[in-house]
Amino acid sequence: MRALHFGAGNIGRGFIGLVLSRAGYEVIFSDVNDGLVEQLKERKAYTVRLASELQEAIRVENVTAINGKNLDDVAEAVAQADLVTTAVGVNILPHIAPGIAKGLALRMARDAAPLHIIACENAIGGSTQLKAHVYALLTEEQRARAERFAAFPDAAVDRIVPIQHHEDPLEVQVEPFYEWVVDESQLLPGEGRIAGIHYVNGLEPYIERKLFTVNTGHCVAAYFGRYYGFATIQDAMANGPIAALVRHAMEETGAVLVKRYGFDEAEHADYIHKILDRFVNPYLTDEVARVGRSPIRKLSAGDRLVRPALQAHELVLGTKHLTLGMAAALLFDNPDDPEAVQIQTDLREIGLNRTIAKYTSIAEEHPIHAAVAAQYEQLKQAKS
Ligand SMILES: NC(=O)c1ccc[n+]([C@@H]2O[C@H](COP(=O)([O-])OP(=O)(O)OC[C@H]3O[C@@H](n4cnc5c(N)ncnc54)[C@H](O)[C@@H]3O)[C@@H](O)[C@H]2O)c1
Ligand SMILES: O=P(O)(O)OC[C@@H](O)[C@@H](O)[C@H](O)[C@H](O)CO
Repeated sequence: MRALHFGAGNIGRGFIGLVLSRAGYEVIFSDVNDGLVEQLKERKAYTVRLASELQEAIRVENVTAINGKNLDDVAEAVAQADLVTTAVGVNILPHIAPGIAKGLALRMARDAAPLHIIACENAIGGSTQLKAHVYALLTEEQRARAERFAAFPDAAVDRIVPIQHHEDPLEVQVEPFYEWVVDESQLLPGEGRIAGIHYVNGLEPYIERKLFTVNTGHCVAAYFGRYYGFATIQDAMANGPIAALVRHAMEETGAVLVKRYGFDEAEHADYIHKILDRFVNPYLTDEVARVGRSPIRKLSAGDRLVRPALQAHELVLGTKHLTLGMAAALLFDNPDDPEAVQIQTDLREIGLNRTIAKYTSIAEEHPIHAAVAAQYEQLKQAKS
């Protein structure tokens, strides 16, 4: 069995590649990083190390790579794969769509077996988004046929994998915890199950629970960590006031999740506690620059701050710490992050109110907009 995985980065090697290899797949990574591709092709194996007391090393074998810049190679790999997965970043999905579209066209011409394509990105409906990018490149006739040839089940993936700094460029350190959930209602009839994946009927509660707890709390830690001058999540979380802000933000999203999905309150509180423990894992060093990366994406309407805040507002629940998270995101002035630079430019050129509206899609008249603006001014003033 052969799996083609787009993105040989942290989550690609540290999670998806590992799970698929253990499930018996030969894993072919497609990446645009030439050095990474060459190393994987040459060595055909790498090490995953668990960030825990024992630092257990897991050898991942039977892997190789292709260069994602070569469209024909990517299309042929799609045509020959038994499974396709991605972990490239949701904004990169449009860039891998041409290879997948061309590969699907080849499969259909060859009357090959049906294919499942699973996007493992931090986004609601990641595979559905990828499907739209791919279908936009197919003819009407191909689209109609593709419905029987390919399925794009949505997924939620959870494992903290920081930016790596090892002598061996393929080694990847990961936290021990992992969860990969796939919507089985979107599988084609007769599709088998993969060991290591948890299948559920309807993904929305799972992806929202993950994104609006792990990732909401994480980005609040990153944005306030940066604001108070900490370089890592571990150092930021050791600061009592930041840890409290993070916990309160997760409690705000928790109240929404409990109300919307009927989760058990005590079980959800336990879920939050476990995540807070994961953030302070002393064996990991996770940079706030990584966790806060792409603030435009993180401030967008469907993402980890705005969506739960608007839902909380509608349900007349608390939003103070979510709006504080948005205000701190606007202050995330990392010169190495193009999205952070763009926000700072807009703040100077179009002003605070229009910048908030532009990135959050929240109208200037909305109370959430006013709260973010007021908290931004307070945070900015407190810093000067
Ligand atoms: N790191 C984590 O803790 C974590 C956990 C869960 C989910 N995720 C999600 O997984 C995705 C990847 O995150 P990451 O941390 O592994 O990032 P990463 O930057 O380590 O890896 C992304 C990889 O994609 C490659 N890439 C970029 N453009 C490509 C293209 N056109 N074709 C093929 N490969 C391409 C990059 O070269 C890189 O190797 C993101 O959506 C992220 O939100 C990350
Ligand atoms: O990958 P992002 O940029 O969406 O979010 C940064 C982190 O919060 C994220 O990568 C987490 O480490 C991960 O989602 C844990 O499962």
